[in-house]
Amino acid sequence: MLPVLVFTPGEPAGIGPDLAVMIAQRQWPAAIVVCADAHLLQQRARELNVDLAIEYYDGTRPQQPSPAGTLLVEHLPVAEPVTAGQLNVANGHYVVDTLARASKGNLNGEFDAIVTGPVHKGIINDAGIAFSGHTEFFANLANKNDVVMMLATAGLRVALVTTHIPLAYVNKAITPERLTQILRILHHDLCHKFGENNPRILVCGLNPHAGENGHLGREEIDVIQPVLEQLRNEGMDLQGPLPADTVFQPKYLEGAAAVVAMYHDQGLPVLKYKGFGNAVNITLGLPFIRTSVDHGTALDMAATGQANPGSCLLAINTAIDMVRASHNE
Ligand SMILES: NC(=O)c1ccc[n+]([C@@H]2O[C@H](COP(=O)([O-])OP(=O)(O)OC[C@H]3O[C@@H](n4cnc5c(N)ncnc54)[C@H](O)[C@@H]3O)[C@@H](O)[C@H]2O)c1
Ligand SMILES: N[C@H](C(=O)O)[C@H](O)COP(=O)(O)O
Repeated sequence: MLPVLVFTPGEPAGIGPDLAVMIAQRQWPAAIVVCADAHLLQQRARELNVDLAIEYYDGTRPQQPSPAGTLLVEHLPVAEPVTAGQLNVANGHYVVDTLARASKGNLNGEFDAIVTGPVHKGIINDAGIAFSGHTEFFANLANKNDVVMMLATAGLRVALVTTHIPLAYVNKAITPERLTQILRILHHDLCHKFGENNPRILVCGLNPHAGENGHLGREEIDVIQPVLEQLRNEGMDLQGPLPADTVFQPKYLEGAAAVVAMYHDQGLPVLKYKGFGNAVNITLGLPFIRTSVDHGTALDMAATGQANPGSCLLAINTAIDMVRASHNE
């Protein structure tokens, strides 16, 4: 089968449109529909001095891989003209519209997976739309309370218990129910989507030194340990709660399928230090396949020709692999 992916370039003033232009330079073993403003993409191609042909997407026809140099585009218009590097609140709704269109096409089976470029969370909120990230946005559209944000690079996967919330709310958000769900989804998908057999999962504590037996915080004793014990009894290979400052050593990571961090900046700095530009963000627990770049809008890089497409290419290749795996190819 030919995977049909939808790619959302995200923030129009950032490097997302550059990434779309770069995607078009290759021949892919998939049809890739770019959900964006076609004129913006042509404008960005001109700014990058790259030839780009646009073909308009027609969902009623069978899809084919586009030849190199051509982008298949589901055209959604920006509200106002785009200047690379300059955020414009008037285009906040456009970004969310592209995500909603792509998500709808995944939920109804039109597309096999969604690959997202970077959005600017701040400007979307400035436009009056409450938005904390793609992960939460897609979870909401799919009516899922708990999904898992997992970033992966060669030799390391990091999954998060909490995602885009203020640090002040993190401890309250780490409930037994949430932690149990995150670990169940992660364990299931490591087995069924990533080919791991009885995966070992390393679970960080929340507090310094995993709470130092309750002297530096009680979440490890009150929440994390009981959940791990219960899930171990169900057969999961879980280690922890482990001090987050020392768990990222080869001797612990060797043989481990993933590390679970309690919050965003406990785990992602390590992952991005190891693999920025060569990492992929995968949402687990959605009713469709979703991968994404590991970086943000990089406004300073837009239309300069300096944006590194590595993570975007990995996100597309990962989505293609996941689609094929889901069809047992
Ligand atoms: N996938 C996403 O949608 C996503 C991911 C992370 C951050 N963001 C958002 O992006 C916005 C900007 O965030 P930030 O400044 O913290 O992070 P950023 O990733 O946009 O930029 C951090 C630094 O890395 C550089 N950089 C990033 N991607 C690059 C690439 N592909 N090639 C070369 N250099 C690159 C930038 O130039 C900058 O110096 C924020 O609104 C943030 O929420 C979105
Ligand atoms: N937390 C992600 C990162 O640091 O790369 C990023 O903000 C994107 O998250 P979403 O895929 O939920 O937008």
